[in-house]
Amino acid sequence: MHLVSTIEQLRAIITDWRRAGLRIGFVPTMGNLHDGHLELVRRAREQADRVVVSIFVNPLQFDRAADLDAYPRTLEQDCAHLGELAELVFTPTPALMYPNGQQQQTRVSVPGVSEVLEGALRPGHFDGVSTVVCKLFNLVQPDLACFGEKDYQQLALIRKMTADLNLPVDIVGVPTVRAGDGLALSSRNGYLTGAERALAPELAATMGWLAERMAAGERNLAQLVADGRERLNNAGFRTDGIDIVDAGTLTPLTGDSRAAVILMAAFLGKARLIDNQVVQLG
Ligand SMILES: Nc1ncnc2c1ncn2[C@@H]1O[C@H](COP(=O)(O)OP(=O)(O)OP(=O)(O)O)[C@@H](O)[C@H]1O
Ligand SMILES: CC(C)(CO)[C@@H](O)C(=O)[O-]
Ligand code: BAL
Repeated sequence: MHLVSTIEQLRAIITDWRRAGLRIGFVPTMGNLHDGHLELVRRAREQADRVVVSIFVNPLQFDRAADLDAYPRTLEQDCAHLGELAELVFTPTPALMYPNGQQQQTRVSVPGVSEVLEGALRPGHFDGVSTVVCKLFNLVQPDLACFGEKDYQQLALIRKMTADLNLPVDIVGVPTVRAGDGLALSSRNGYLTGAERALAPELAATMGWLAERMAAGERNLAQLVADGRERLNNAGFRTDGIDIVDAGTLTPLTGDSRAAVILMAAFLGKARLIDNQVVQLG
């Protein structure tokens, strides 16, 4: 496995692979890899000859400085986890990605999807994501790139950016990988104390309860959201957002909506957990 931290080295290897006609799969991450990330890498492996994983804790997408400082950085362990699953791991520094500083960086901003829901709760977050992913696509020049459905709005953002900018990259969405008790795997789960970890599956359970009620015909969304908040807050969470919107457009449900997505975000201790579930509307 190549462990690469300069643009020159990366370009040299990518150029060789492209000349040889190899298909390149790409998995962008912020590191602290778990089985969810490995599932994305396996999916890329199935569809590509060479797999590149980037590990970069992108300062441009953090809306809270404390969150950026605390974010786990575990490169050695990450490389051990990846083993032979990836041919190249790219680990740029902020100075390499933003040589003129963050303020001077040209941004990619995706209208609409970046501003609503999670985007409204985390100002600037999605502009930071689209900017770094666009730069990484230009550096890695992948044929396909895998993203987790756990970050539902992020996946929608990347799909729109790729389409709007005519980027020649197939975007592959990968279903959320969960622990046995239902908790979606996430690097931020590492912030949970033992007691909080025991409580954490309640997020997915509450979401499942709302989804069942919708599947049974309940359409009073304000009531569903209020009930979800009450259940989570009573369990010891601090609910940040529960939204039920059109699964395709992420805008309010209409008579034409064929599927809804329930988007959940809640603090548990120091961790901000997110999850989502799609519900087909009969
Ligand atoms: N449980 C999961 N199942 C499937 N994909 C996942 C899962 N967790 C993360 N991913 C995907 O891995 C990619 C990298 O995500 P990231 O490095 O932010 O991991 P994370 O565990 O989601 O961390 P965080 O706690 O910061 O949200 C993203 O495309 C994300 O959607
Ligand atoms: C896609 C991503 C790697 C961009 O920094 C990040 O938002 C993430 O880990 O989901
Ligand atoms: N997994 C999404 C990246 C973030 O929360 O910053």
